[in-house]
Amino acid sequence: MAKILTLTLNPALDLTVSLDTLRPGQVNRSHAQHSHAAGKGLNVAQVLADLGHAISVAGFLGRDNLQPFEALIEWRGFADHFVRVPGETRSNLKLVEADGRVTDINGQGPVVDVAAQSALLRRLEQLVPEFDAVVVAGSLPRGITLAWFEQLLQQLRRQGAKVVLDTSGEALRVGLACAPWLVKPNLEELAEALGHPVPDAAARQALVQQLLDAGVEHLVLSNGGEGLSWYSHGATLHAQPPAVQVASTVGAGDSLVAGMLHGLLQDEPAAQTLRRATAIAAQAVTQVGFGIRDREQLARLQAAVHITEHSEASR
Ligand SMILES: Nc1ncnc2c1ncn2[C@@H]1O[C@H](COP(=O)(O)OP(=O)(O)OP(=O)(O)O)[C@@H](O)[C@H]1O
Ligand SMILES: O=P(O)(O)OC[C@@]1(O)O[C@H](CO)[C@@H](O)[C@@H]1O
Repeated sequence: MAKILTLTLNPALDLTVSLDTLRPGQVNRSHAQHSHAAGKGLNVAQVLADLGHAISVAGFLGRDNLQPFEALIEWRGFADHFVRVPGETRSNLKLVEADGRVTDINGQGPVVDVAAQSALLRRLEQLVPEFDAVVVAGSLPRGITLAWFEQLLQQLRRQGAKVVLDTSGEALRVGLACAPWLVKPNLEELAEALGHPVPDAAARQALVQQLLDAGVEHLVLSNGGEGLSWYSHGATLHAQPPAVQVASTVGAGDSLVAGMLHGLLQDEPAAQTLRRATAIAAQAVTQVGFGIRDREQLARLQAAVHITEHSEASR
C-alpha cells in the first residue's frame, strides 16, 4: 500500500444527465440523473482507494457547498487537506446520450485569492515528503495564474515528489515544461497544449522523444475507445481495450491514471500494469460514477485487453 496525495485545484459537482438523443434548442427529457462530488484528482483518489492505497486529498473547495465533498471524503476515509475558499465549488453538467456520446459543460470554479493559494503551498511544503506520489489533476479555477501553477509544480519537484499530471490547455503546456514523472494527456489535449497538430506517427515519435529527453519518465497518451500508448525510456507499449457497453466515459482518464500509478508504485512488470490499468479504465466507462465496483467484471476485462510492443520503441 502506498501513500498518495491527489490535488484537485478545481473540483466539481458532476451532474450526469442520461437522455436518448440531445436536441440542442429543444425541450429534452432525461431518463436518469446522478450527482457526484468529483473533479479529476478526487476521481483518481477514489479508484486508488479501491486499489488499497492510503489517500490524502487537497486543493480548493468553496465554502458554500461543502456538504457533498465532505461526505465523500469522510465516507472514503481520505485525509482532508483542502483549503476552503469563499463561494461555491462549480457544477459540471454531463449530458450522456444513448449511443455513449458525452457533452460536457464545465463551470469555471470559484475565485481563489492569493491568501488561499499561499495557504495551499504552505500546507504542501509540510505534507509532501510523506507521500510516494502526488497527483495533480484537472483545470485551474479563477484566480490561479499559470505562474502560480508552475511554482506549485516546481515546489513539488524540489521536494522530490513523483508528480503525476493530468490537465489540459495552457496548464498542460506549463506542466510539460516542468517534466512531471508521469503525464497523461489525450491526443487532442497534447496537440492543443503544443499549439499544433501531431499529424502522423513520425511527428508523434519525435515529440515523445523530446518529452522523455526533457525528463518525463512516463508519457501515457490516451485515445478513447482506441486505447492508449505508454512511452517510457524502457519501452513503448500499446493497449487496446475490449469493446464494452458505454454508460458514461466521464472519469475514464482518471481511472487510467490511477491504474497506471498503482502498477508503477508496485514495481510490477510493465505489461501487467498496462493490462490492469486499461481494464480499470474500460470498466469505468461501463458505469456512472467513480471507483472499482465489480472485481469479477474487472478480471474478465483484464483478460481481454490486447497489449502490443511498438517497434519504434523509445530508448
Ligand atoms: N469506449 C471505451 N471503451 C473502452 N475503453 C475506453 C473507452 N473510452 C475510454 N476508454 C479507456 O479510457 C482511457 C481514457 O479515455 P480518454 O482517452 O477518453 O481519456 P480522457 O479524455 O482523459 O477522459 P476524461 O477526461 O473524460 O476522464 C482510454 O485510453 C481507454 O483505455
Ligand atoms: O474542467 P476539468 O477540471 O478539466 O475537468 C473536470 C471534469 O470534467 O473531469 C472529471 C472527469 O475526468 C469530471 O469529474 C469533472 O467534471
